[in-house]
Amino acid sequence: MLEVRNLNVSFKNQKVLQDFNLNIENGEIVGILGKNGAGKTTFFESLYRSVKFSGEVILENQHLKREQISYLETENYFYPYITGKEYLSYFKEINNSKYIELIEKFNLPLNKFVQYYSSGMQKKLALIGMLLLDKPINILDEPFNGVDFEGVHILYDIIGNLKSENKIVIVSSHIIETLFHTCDKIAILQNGQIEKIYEKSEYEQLQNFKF
Ligand SMILES: Nc1ncnc2c1ncn2[C@@H]1O[C@H](COP(=O)(O)OP(=O)(O)OP(=O)(O)O)[C@@H](O)[C@H]1O
Repeated sequence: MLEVRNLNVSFKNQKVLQDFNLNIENGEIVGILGKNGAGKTTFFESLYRSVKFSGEVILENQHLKREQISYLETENYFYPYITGKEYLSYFKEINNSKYIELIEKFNLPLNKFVQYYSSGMQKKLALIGMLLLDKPINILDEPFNGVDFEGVHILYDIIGNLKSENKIVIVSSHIIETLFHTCDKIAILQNGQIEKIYEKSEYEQLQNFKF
């Protein structure tokens, strides 16, 4: 289980997260919903320890380490003169069975230079790299941005697979329907805290949710 206790993050005088608490069970997919600037990315960066915070982040009774996280950021940057295949070879050897399975699923032109990929193809490439890392905590910050209809369904499938592997998945999205499809719970981030957690049976209440 992942336990986030009394997380506080400030930038200069601005308190972005304030006594933020959240528990996530293994094999659980949690959506984080919050307006622009609510602190979603700041929360992810705290888990990843790339911002200064106070509070505790515990995984299986031990402090969470960066090496236990796979983090797909909203924007993905690539060196343009590298092929998809070269990029992925940094994550795992190319004859590994997981590599082959993912390549077949995503059907990307791996011998092309990344600079010729569309933004959706780049997103898929970054996602494959992230999945190859095979970590217990998987953070997906706006994974649906720029991904086509087929890609969205591949993402649903991938997130479902992560769940079946008992991994923790944390997803943020502005497209609330994508969270309904993927998440076991949806946590509302407002005023620097998780103000409410909606279970699947309560999603109907979120249909017309406005901040
Ligand atoms: N490195 C930083 N320095 C100063 N302020 C920051 C920094 N990072 C984030 N902030 C501020 O913290 C607040 C929360 O930002 P954050 O990016 O976490 O929000 P978000 O919920 O991910 O927003 P969005 O939906 O727009 O991506 C914003 O007011 C932002 O300006």
